[in-house]
Amino acid sequence: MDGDILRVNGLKISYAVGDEKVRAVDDATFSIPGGSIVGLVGESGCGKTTVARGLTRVMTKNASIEGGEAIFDGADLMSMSETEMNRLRWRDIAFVPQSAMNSLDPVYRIEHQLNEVLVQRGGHSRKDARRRAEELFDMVGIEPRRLKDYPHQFSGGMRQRVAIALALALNPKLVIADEPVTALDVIVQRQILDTLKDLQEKLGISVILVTHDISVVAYVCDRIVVMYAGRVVESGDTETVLTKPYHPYTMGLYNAFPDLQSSAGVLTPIEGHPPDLRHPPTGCRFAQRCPFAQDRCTTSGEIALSDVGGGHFAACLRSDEAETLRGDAAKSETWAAMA
Ligand SMILES: Nc1ncnc2c1ncn2[C@@H]1O[C@H](COP(=O)(O)OP(=O)(O)OP(=O)(O)O)[C@@H](O)[C@H]1O
Repeated sequence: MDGDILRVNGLKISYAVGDEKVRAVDDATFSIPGGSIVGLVGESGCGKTTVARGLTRVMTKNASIEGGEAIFDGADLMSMSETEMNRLRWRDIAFVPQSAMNSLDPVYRIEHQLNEVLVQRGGHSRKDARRRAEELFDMVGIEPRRLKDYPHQFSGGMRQRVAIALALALNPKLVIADEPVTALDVIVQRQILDTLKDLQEKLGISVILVTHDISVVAYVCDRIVVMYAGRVVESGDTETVLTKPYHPYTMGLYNAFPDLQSSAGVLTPIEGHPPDLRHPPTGCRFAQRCPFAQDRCTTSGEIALSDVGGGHFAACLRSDEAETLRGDAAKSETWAAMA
């Protein structure tokens, strides 16, 4: 689509474990429109962090990119040299790793940690760095005088704000934030998400927000990319996908999380566990846990994403029956029968 800042096509990333391979990301395809906030969501272990780290190429030694491309601003991040990639990090693409708020160095004042990015990475003079650090603190809602504080003097929510300030330091076009609000209570979660959304709009940047919590996506994201067992199973405009999901996994995931804005209704878990990614099943990987699975779901080979209308994609053979399936998916007995 025109106006996309990032297009990921058929991305495959695996980890070598002994003489086996964990196929953590297998043929992931999605795009990030410029100036939008996109939620990458799915249960623990479905490959979200692997995608996030793969896109910034900050990966563990046993990880390898086995295929696909990620076109950012016209260039493929997956085939770029390390030098080119290094030039892009922080300046064009900033990554906020999982539990970034706990990884601030306890022995240095926050100011020092911001300076490191601004001076060493961004080439700012000390004086400019000081001014920029104050500006960044102001942007994320922390009083600039607190630049002199140490990480332990900040609450979890404040440390997360510092992590966002760090990510924004060099004016990136894309910020990838891995579970930025996970360890925080719901009120603080909302405040951080409001700040993130506000900054994203004000600065006109794009954000990929990685989360296991679909209510976080519902609260703040323009678009949603749902992953299951290493594959993207559904993507599209958040409101459309959440009100009219086409993939039973999305239907189930939505039932399983409380709303961030209202008190919880009845929550229905998806029974069972995702498959072992060393030996993923053929066909639809969700079939084992899907109340609507048919024989063809496991015998028809990999199920590709297809356009169900208006930039909404789903990988389900029963897409044409989605309305009926949605009705059944809303009943908790449908899922309880899978227990
Ligand atoms: N360094 C590694 N070596 C081997 N396997 C790994 C490694 N890192 C992740 N995995 C495996 O890859 C798969 C995807 O993991 P990943 O962390 O990307 O998922 P996730 O959706 O981000 O989950 P979480 O939210 O728990 O981090 C899982 O099966 C996980 O066990």
